[in-house]
Amino acid sequence: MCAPASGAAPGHTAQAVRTPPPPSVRGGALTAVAKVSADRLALADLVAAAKYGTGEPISDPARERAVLDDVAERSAASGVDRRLATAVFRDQIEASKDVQRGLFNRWARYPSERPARRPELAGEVRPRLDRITVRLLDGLAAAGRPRNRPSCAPRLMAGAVREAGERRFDALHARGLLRALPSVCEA
Ligand SMILES: C=C(O[C@@H]1C=C(C(=O)O)C=C[C@H]1O)C(=O)O
Repeated sequence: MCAPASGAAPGHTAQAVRTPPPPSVRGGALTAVAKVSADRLALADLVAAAKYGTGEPISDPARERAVLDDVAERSAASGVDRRLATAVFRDQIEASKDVQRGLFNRWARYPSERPARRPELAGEVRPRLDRITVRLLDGLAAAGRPRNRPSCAPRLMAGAVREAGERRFDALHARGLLRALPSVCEA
């Protein structure tokens, strides 16, 4: 016998009431932050492919400075505290470099896994990273209240783990995603 859940509208079965919301809504603002961060991290593969075998270093302090300056400048318009925005993007950058290093090591060891194509860093990949900057700042602004709750870290981590699973991230990228997020939650 399938009784209606208490509080459900008459005629609605418990099953209908429990229908999960679509993935875009599920998990709320913190999961949305994890998703945008995963989008950014996935681009580390293209960055690494652009650099591998060219002698271009993984770490580019001038570019990092430009990214962080851009973030600081845009943070006010997005309604995000400048220090928070900068800290979150520092973590994004470190996570990207961790993944790039992991891929370089992998490609050195397993030549068959090397990328078939070398994308253009300045003209192709960095503009995509720049577009994600705006999305991540908007995501942080939307997560203003949940970021301050004690439940922030577990919810964010749960969202990140779910996201990594849905994208079939390997261990390198899953670790990278967790590395990208610690500054999101207020202590
Ligand atoms: C992504 C790159 O590699 C590194 C990571 C950066 C980032 O995540 O924004 C910026 C500069 C590099 O230190 C890049 O060179 O564009």
